[in-house]
Amino acid sequence: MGDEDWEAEIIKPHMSSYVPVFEKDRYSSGANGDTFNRTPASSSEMDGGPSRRDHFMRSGFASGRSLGNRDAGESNKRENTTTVGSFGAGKGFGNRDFSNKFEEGDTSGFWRDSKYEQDEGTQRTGGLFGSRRPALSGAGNGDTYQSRSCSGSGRGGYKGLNEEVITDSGKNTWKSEAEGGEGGDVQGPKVTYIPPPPPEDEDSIFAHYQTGINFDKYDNILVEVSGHDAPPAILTFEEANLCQTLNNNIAKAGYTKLTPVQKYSIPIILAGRDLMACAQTGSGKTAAFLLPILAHMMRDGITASRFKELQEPECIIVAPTRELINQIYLEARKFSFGTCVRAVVIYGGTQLGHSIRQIVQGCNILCATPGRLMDIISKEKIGLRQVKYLVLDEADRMLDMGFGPEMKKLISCPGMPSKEQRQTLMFSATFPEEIQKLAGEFLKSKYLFVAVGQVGGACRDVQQTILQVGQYSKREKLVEILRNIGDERTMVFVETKKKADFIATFLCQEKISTTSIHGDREQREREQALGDFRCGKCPVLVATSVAARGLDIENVQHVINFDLPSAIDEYVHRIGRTGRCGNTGRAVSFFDPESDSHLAQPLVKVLSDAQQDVPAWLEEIAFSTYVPGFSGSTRGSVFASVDTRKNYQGKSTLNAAGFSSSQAPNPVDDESWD
Ligand SMILES: Nc1ncnc2c1ncn2[C@@H]1O[C@H](COP(=O)(O)OP(=O)(O)OP(=O)(O)O)[C@@H](O)[C@H]1O
Repeated sequence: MGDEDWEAEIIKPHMSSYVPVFEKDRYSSGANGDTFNRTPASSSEMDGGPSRRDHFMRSGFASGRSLGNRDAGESNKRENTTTVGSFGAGKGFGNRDFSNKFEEGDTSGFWRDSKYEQDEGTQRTGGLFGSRRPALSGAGNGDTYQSRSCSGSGRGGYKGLNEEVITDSGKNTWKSEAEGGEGGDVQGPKVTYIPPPPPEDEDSIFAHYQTGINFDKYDNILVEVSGHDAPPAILTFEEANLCQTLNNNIAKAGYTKLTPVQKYSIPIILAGRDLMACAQTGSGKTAAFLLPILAHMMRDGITASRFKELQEPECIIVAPTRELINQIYLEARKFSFGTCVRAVVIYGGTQLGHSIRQIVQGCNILCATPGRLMDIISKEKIGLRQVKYLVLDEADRMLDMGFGPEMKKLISCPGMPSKEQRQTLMFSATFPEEIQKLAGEFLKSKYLFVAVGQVGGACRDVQQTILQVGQYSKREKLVEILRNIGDERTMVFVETKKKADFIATFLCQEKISTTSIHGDREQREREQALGDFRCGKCPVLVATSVAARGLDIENVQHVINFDLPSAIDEYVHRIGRTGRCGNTGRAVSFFDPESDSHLAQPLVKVLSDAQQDVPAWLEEIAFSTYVPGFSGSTRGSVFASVDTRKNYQGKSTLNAAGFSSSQAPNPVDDESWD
């Protein structure tokens, strides 16, 4: 379906015009039509003979990432202004009966709990049709949902494959205007949005959700530390010897036990070492860098003072999206509560003057998106001379071709201490090899590398299901699944901004209370959408990859990949929005063989590494697209063999409880994919 088709549907929804009648076989995950079945072992596996998958693994099959750019054509088109107005009540897609769609072959129990099996009469209400609560109301005022063109400012802020940044000249650009149209060279309407200040009361500051039943299982994950003279891991918060205020804040945050990435990273950072750390989604990487930085700042004292014209922060943290950097800021504010350290957040899509006012009130930890950071630096509102800590969260994203140039500019800005004089810390759940190589420019040569579990691997607490669904059957399948899910919070990922609008509108018509987030929505709308999703007002959030990384939202029980991303690492991040901090979650992905075959190999790898069942049909597609020596990547392998440096010493593999596990298999030893 081309753009035009989507647009036609947006303007005049009429499902029957192109969505075929429900055909069970189209969704079939295997030859036997087991739509939701976890795939049984192949006969050769059951015989004890070599399985096809084993063969793939041994022969280097399924290594690396996708070819990417499959949507480049679409994403490079300038989108026309398209307004999704309100649809008249009753113009939905009719009262379809979905009640029997999950019955056959569904032995997995997936989506089948009795609580899912409600009829339409008891569906959640919402949407645009006489709902009890407004859906897709960006301003929270009951406005109907509107999609806007990407011209003008205040939008953008993410530079993913599908999140193109369009300037007024119609050309894509990676410059800072992506953060809100405030870069030097692009004119646009002045951005006036001032985000509401976060609540100041202690209860809100320390609000947190519970760790899940699998939190203690983190201890079994193998950890590999590479590089010279790594300090030993700590096993408890007490061993970190943090000051009393920090310990109090840690307790108030509900942290009683360190996660593996914290056990290893905290002593490394406290020892003043540069670090590249890779650990699964939702396993506490944010605190792993914030706590030791704060400990040092408390120990060494801080220099920035209120209302100085030029603020000189000791720490700069950058992250790829506005919502993520805001979240990191809130964590920094939480852990620095009651100290003299002041954290500030600045990001695009908000009034520049507001950012400046925040900074001049005192700034020790500056949390920023790259575009806004470079704007503020160019306006000489902050000085870099005092920077002792530079943190790149989602570091692989920060160094790739989208943000890499800006990061390079940042480290060569006048006043920025050289890498020898600052401490540089990089964190992510994925670290492709070629990105690791780029990171060398930012890190001291003796940096340490911490790999918790499989580098680039998916969180094992997420139950992954891949369904074969053709393009034209996806919407019907989505509705079917969402109706079975009920009110549980669900993120639905799609590939383009336009499709996010379209699907969100469609779901509203289906009376499923939905909101959406993507780079063309104004910042105010993005924050409202996230707020509505967080509080459960809209239990479904349709998102592009702008929401794939880092977002830590309580109770997200499901992720649905309506469209698979073009790269496997993005898949890992997306499904990591659920199953966080020891909680369990579910991810279901629609695999369209027409467009997703290039992902079959890396998907098989991700699924089997996370001990998930691999559908036989997916193995078959992977097998049929298998090219010997093919890395499946335009950027190299996703699954880096841990540390790409070959000359380090002192590599040690330990389990997360801190004990040597030389007898245990190295988590990446089976990494002979290419
Ligand atoms: N030691 C701990 N004890 C209890 N909860 C923790 C601990 N460490 C982190 N958390 C909580 O776990 C959740 C996930 O942490 P965080 O967002 O830092 O994960 P992450 O590894 O950065 O994930 P992602 O890769 O998706 O960015 C947060 O709600 C955080 O407060």
